[in-house]
Amino acid sequence: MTQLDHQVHSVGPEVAGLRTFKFIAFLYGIAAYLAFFVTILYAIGFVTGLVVPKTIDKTIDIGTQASTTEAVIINLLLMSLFAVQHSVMARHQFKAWWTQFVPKPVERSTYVLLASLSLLLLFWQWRPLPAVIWSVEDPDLAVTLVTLSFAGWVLVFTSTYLINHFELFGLHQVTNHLIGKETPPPRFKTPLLYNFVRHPIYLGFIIAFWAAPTMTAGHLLFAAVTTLYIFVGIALEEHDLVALFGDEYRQYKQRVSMLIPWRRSL
Ligand SMILES: C[S@@+](CC[C@H](N)C(=O)[O-])C[C@H]1O[C@@H](n2cnc3c(N)ncnc32)[C@H](O)[C@@H]1O
Repeated sequence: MTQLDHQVHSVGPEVAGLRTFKFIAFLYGIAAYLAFFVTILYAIGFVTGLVVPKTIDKTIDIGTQASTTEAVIINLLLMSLFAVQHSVMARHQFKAWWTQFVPKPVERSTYVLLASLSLLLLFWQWRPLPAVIWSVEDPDLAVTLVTLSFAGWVLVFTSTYLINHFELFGLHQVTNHLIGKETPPPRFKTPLLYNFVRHPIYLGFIIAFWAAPTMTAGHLLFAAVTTLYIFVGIALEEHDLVALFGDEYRQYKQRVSMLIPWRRSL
């Protein structure tokens, strides 16, 4: 018997099954990551009103025009669904409960996939409210605002890479699982931008949502509710970060402002 034959024979059905599971988990992680990527690209088009067919201000379904009340209620429900899914499933207690049913290596990917699906539902079912709140006539100022909005998206992306892009979106976990490497516990980090504000990703979203040359009622509703939600999200996240990193995070909170650089309180 050659060495190779020996290796093949020594791989029992359990080991082979585990390998298959690891590989399927890896493919699932990649699929969830791709779903996130498509969703975030669509989100840029949806908010800026560029390239994509359905945007915050433009519906492709001209036949069904919702009344203002109907539109506000539906939009609030869509945003609430995302907020509840995104916040509840990120909590430590929820993770401890649902990893009884969802294998731990794919927990983050499943979270990312469900967050992407609830966002895609929002984009699909969003009801525009076209009343104009402000419209910038000066072309230079309008271009500046669009550029600022894109700068917000760049800030979001850059910050995810600073904190750990692939861990945040589950790829790190499924890759480690595939190669049999233990995923290390979360580490407290303050890379670059995190020395100016504690939440550069959320700051990027706020800039991207508010910097609009034409602000409609629908866009304003979206920007106002998501900003409010970001503040709730920060309170929940920081509660967990203090529980996780203790004094290290408490001192960080005293040293670095939440969202506005060089300001103590916010
Ligand atoms: C979507 S990210 C947002 C990070 C940050 N709030 C921001 O806006 O840039 C959320 C994850 O980042 C983690 N996180 C936030 N700040 C961190 C820090 N300074 N060091 C390590 N992890 C952090 C949280 O525990 C959470 O899992």
